[in-house]
Amino acid sequence: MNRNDSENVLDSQREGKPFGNVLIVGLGMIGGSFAKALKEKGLATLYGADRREGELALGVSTGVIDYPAALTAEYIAHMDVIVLATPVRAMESVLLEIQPHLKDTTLLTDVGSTKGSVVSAAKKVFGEVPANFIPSHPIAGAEKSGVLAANSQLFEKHMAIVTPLVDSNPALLDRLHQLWSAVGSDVVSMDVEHHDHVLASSSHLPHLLAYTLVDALANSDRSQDVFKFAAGGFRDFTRIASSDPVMWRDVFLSNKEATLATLDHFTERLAVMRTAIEQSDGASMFGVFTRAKSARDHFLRLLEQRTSAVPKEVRPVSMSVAPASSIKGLVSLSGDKSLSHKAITLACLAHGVSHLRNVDLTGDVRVTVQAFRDMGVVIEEVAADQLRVHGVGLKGLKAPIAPINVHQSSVSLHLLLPVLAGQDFPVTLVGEGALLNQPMEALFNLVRSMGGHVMTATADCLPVSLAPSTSQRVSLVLNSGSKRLHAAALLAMLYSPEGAELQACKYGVSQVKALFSCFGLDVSLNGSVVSLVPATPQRADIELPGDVNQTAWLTLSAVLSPGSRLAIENAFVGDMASPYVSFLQSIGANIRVTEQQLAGFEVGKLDVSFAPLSCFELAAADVYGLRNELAFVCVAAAYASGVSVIRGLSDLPYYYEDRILSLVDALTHFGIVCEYSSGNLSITGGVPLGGEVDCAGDYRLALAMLTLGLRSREVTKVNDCQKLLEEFTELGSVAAQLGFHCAVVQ
Ligand SMILES: NC(=O)C1=CN([C@@H]2O[C@H](COP(=O)(O)OP(=O)(O)OC[C@H]3O[C@@H](n4cnc5c(N)ncnc54)[C@H](O)[C@@H]3O)[C@@H](O)[C@H]2O)C=CC1
Ligand SMILES: O=C(O)C(=O)Cc1ccc(O)cc1
Repeated sequence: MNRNDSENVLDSQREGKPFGNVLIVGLGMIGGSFAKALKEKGLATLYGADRREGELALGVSTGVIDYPAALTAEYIAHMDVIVLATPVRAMESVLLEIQPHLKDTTLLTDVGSTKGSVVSAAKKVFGEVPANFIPSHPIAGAEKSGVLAANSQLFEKHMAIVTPLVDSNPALLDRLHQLWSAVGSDVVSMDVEHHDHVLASSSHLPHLLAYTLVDALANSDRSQDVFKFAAGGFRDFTRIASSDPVMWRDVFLSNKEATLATLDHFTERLAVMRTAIEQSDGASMFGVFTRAKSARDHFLRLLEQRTSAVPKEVRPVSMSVAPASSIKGLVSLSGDKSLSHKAITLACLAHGVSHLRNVDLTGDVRVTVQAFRDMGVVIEEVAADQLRVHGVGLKGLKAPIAPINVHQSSVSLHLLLPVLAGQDFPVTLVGEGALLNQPMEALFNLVRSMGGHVMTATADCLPVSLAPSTSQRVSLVLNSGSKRLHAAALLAMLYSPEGAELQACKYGVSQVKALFSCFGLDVSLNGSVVSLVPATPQRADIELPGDVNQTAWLTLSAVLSPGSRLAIENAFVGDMASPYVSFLQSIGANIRVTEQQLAGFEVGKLDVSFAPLSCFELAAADVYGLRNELAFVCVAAAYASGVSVIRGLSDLPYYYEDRILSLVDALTHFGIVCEYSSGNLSITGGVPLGGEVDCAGDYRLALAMLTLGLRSREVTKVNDCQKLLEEFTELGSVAAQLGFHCAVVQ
């Protein structure tokens, strides 16, 4: 074949291939994997060049490339893309060979582990980095080498870093993004210097440590036995010491400054650990190990989110309740969820080690725990419901290594945001699912009132970045709003050095007031004015009272079910809970409260039995105090004799009113006569029919609907109960223990 013939052949090969002719120089593990991925997808005609001819022959016979090639004009001038995939120090000589034949329309890139050295090599060869040479680096690999280790899936769901230069050709840069995306990578852009520093820490240092550890141990007196008895940890830690020595020698010769900087930092930390061992300083070791564990767990979760192929499937769950249950027995409920969040928050900000018992550690509470761990707080789980929290003081949190993810937990967000606004570091909070679309105007305004800088991409929605605030006197008016917003306001007040003032409704703060006093913080209420002397919380030893929602549900269920004899041992009977119990008593419920003190909280034993209920009128002034239990109040009305009226619902924040309107739909569906107009609701008591209803994922609504089915004519099925089971993990066992016919159905 003469020269012209071969050129025509090469030009015709690119037809129908989106990336045309692609040449890989250095057909080893990475180059081979890239070629194989493009070839399998039919995206390019693949050529390979390697100084080892055997690799090229293997490349053709194993179908990794289409044709062997050489670095001559005949090939180079007909390539659309050239990828350098040799060890980094070989790239300069390859560039020298390519340079005379390279067309400026050819995209030239590389996959080297260091970028500064490759850019320097290009400058040396070309005088300046040509616009068509754009370096890149896949963050995917293995301890193997050679074309036989090629794996077409290697780059799937891994990152590829591109490091464009100011003069890089924009069209070719776009092409480079397309190339890496085509082999399954998530492409990110970075400058060369930053790349080399980040990779020095995340990749180069670990390889250095693995090689050095194996070498040191292999040359020790007891090396035979060291390797013989090596456990899984040794294997995990040293896997990468099986990597290619030429490649890694080149990396350390090419990224000297950045690897030395990270090595020095690490050596200092290692010396600190040595001192801790020498001085038997268990606390220091424990601190390092706990922080490292939580940082790694956090990092693995991020990785898992990025690499999980499909979003986790949420299977719809329904629950059913059969009429004619009677509820008998004694229960001690697991700790109140909202108090658990708040107690953990205060314990993290306290001086000293707090012990928290009967903590609810399910669902959203774990989000709050993880966030504090990510900011350096040591939180030990001493039992399934007990924590030992090593408080760091009000301003002692450490900057997290990644944004704090509050997942779908609005409570975690409310508690964390004012605390983070009071720290000296900038931080970003991200969330997931429905939380991303919820405007957080009231909460963000609260942080602004602390002098915090709130930055969001979408008005008052997550994600949010906070810059350190200039603390100022907090002065707030919260005459309505959720419990979580009131708790957030009290936390904000802790960061107000000259004292703070909050105007709030007493029901918003009474439960937190009790908790704050456990940590030595004095919250005083004078009419609607709440004041708090800012101080660092003191360590506390607390047993949390039972969950308020579960208590409300079980209490009403026992009241409505003939034959019931229920005792709830650890019910919270502070100001917050008593309006509900008093209300039920006022309409005829048989509830006896025996008060007691439980490590800082007013708790009580509730003895509840069946009693017929009479209709009632609830004035607008009383509705706010019962806002969290209103769904249960409506169910009580559905079973009471006569017409009950609840006034002033439209004065409540919209989400309370929405919840009640959803319940009204269910009541109507069950044949209960309801009328709603101008914020006033009337409900005529009767016998609900039963049937199928949907709680729209609201777990309080789910509990109210299950209660509604207790004496209905037919079985009641409540759909969309996943959140309920997440929040109330013991629901099934509590129901079974009390003889309740309440179960999960598919
Ligand atoms: N191994 C890994 O996990 C990763 C490696 N990288 C980078 O990818 C590049 C390649 O690494 P691997 O594929 O792992 O190595 P490898 O050893 O499997 O392949 C390198 C190939 O380059 C060839 N070669 C060496 N000098 C040459 C020259 N002057 N001309 C032509 N061919 C030459 C070798 O014969 C060999 O086939 C390196 O720059 C490395 O830093 C990037 C990400 C991950
Ligand atoms: O095998 C492993 O775990 C790696 O770390 C692979 C690796 C090696 C070098 C790189 O530049 C990028 C990735």
